[in-house]
Amino acid sequence: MTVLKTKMKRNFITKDAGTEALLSRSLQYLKAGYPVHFTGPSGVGKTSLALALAKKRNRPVMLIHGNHELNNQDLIGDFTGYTSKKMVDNYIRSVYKREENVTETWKDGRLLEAVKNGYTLVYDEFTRSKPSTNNIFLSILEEGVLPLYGTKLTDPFVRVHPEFSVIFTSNPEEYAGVYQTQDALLDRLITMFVERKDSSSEAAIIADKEDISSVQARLVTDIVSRLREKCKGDQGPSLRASLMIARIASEEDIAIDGNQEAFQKLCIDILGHQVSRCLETEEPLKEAVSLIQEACKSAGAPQAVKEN
Ligand SMILES: Nc1ncnc2c1ncn2[C@@H]1O[C@H](COP(=O)(O)OP(=O)(O)OP(=O)(O)O)[C@@H](O)[C@H]1O
Repeated sequence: MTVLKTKMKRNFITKDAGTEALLSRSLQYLKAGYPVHFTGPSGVGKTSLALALAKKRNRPVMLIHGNHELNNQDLIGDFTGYTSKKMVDNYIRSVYKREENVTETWKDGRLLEAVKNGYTLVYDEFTRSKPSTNNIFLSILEEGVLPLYGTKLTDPFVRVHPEFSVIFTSNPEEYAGVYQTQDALLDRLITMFVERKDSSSEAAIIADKEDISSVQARLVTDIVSRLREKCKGDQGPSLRASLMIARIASEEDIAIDGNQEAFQKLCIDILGHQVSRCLETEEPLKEAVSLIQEACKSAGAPQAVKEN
């Protein structure tokens, strides 16, 4: 179970006005009692944004990851076994009394725990769970109750704590492994699109998180943005790839210099497969390698990068 009750280590950086504004609007919606839903392509920072927003509420945070095997037992809870209590009374030698009590042990599911205690629930990638599993959120969001169906508990439902709130994240529906969401659920959420940041905002995040300068960070994000432009739609390498390049280069002492072979090789290893997947040519991998080399060379050495 993932309950993030203590201070979250993950550093969320809001250096661009767009992210700052999105965060503050989302907080207003949560305060007004509406669940917020962040959607957008992979690696744009939806989960990070959801966790940063959850942290602002100053309530314990419960994190659930959507997956097709998630079910009502995980969410509501289940009987996990038996507890037995045995009492043997042999105080008087001739009298032997034995009493045994067996009770079933119940363990609250993650959703029930969050609902009862007024946690902030971050339901990451919720469209990876089956729509039938997510139906339970309809009663929570509409009637303010969590129905305890399918359990042997005597209460039919649990009332939702007034401090309880939910933040959902999802990838768009064309992504592999996601289910279509029922309109009834989407209708109850405030859905906001999280867009890719521009090269300079991504560079600010990287320079903050990794041990490299802002000029070096900008060189990395410029290469990645240039390659992203070759991909259609929202495909292509994300901020995650730029962070990988920055971290490995810094830890392995690889000079962040587009003219250096070692750096080009690092970029090819990290970006090659992703770039090749979004190219519609006869030999996508070969084409991806030459595009990466070209992007590295035109970025050149860090001092050649101009800050905006
Ligand atoms: N504003 C930010 N500040 C700091 N780090 C960030 C920020 N935005 C994104 N990141 C970093 O970028 C990476 C991708 O972010 P995240 O996992 O939140 O993206 P996502 O959109 O949820 O991706 P996916 O859809 O693949 O799950 C992570 O390493 C995260 O720490």
